[in-house]
Amino acid sequence: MASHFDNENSLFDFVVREGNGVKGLVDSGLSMVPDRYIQPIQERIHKQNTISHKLQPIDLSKLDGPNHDQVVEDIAAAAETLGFFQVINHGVPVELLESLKDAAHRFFGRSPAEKAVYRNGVSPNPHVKYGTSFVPDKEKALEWKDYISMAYTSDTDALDYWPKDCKEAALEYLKTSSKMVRRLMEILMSKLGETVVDDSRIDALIGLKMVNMNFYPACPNPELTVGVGRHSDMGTLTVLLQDGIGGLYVKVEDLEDDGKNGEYWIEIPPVPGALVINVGDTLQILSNGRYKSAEHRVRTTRSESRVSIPIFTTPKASEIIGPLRGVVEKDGVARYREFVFQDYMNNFFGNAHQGKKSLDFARFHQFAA
Ligand SMILES: O=C(O)CCC(=O)C(=O)O
Ligand SMILES: [Fe+2]
Repeated sequence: MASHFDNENSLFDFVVREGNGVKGLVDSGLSMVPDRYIQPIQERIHKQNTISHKLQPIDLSKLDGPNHDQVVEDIAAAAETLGFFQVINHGVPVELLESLKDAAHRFFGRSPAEKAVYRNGVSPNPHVKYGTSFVPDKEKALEWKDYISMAYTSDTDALDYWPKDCKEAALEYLKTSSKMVRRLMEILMSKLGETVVDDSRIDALIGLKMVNMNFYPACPNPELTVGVGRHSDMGTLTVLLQDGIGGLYVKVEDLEDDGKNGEYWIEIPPVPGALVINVGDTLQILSNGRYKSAEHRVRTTRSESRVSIPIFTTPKASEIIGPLRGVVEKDGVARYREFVFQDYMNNFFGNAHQGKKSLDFARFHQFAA
């Protein structure tokens, strides 16, 4: 136990309010995680509930060849089942992936004072935010993670306000991945048989982009903690770069009731050069439940720090979101209501991670399952 913290409040102040983060806590010397980080048993990640599964990454360069139709099928099938897949030949240069991971290590290697200038409320730009865990004020057990979050507004703002350690790589990542995100959206929309989703609507559905860098310090008690607790992402599609450490798990919904302890999780293994794609709540809602927003979480490790770098694509805040009309007509029923996306965000960031509960905000009560 970190004996220099007299009580939970002084620990919370040190980690959260003063911006030292989990990294600062670990650097202060720690042989055992503080109580505030110990997860209840049902939230810990138990090896016996995990399956390693070699899911073949999807080669996006094949979209331009004779196997185009098969690749489209594979993308739609992955979005309809696990809600997670990996892609290679995605248009983001492999050397850039390496510089992104280096940039993340550089930023988090800075002193607490240098990072703390980006804390919520004091950051020179509201679109740049450094923090720890997810919503610390609402969480009984904190997540073992620090992050920097950079929402894109313009190139000028990015170059002026994003941290110098990572701004160039993060901006390049955002730009080189945008084409792929758009193409995946076009494919997924067209597989819904949707004729009313024109180009400008697709632009609006992926109109906001945010690059995050997550840092998970090595943890003395990985079995008691989580890096990120069970959650789904709120947006349309997430692009994720992970390093070679591993530890990202996705819940397999179909296997839930086989009697053996309830739930199963598949590890998404690190594949050099690949990016992970996952469906977010917005896409599940738009498709009236056909595409699955995947529940996922991240374990911690004892020996090495891990970084991951997601890009969250979401609708513009003013966009009205609900199941697409053509899909509802075909299904004969709307499983979700319409709402303004800003309200969905407020609800999402107003609560601790709780699996797929975020979707309840949009769900009609009769579809509670
Ligand atoms: O670190 C990871 O692999 C995933 C992180 C994640 O799920 C998130 O930031 O929403
Ligand atoms: Fe996530």
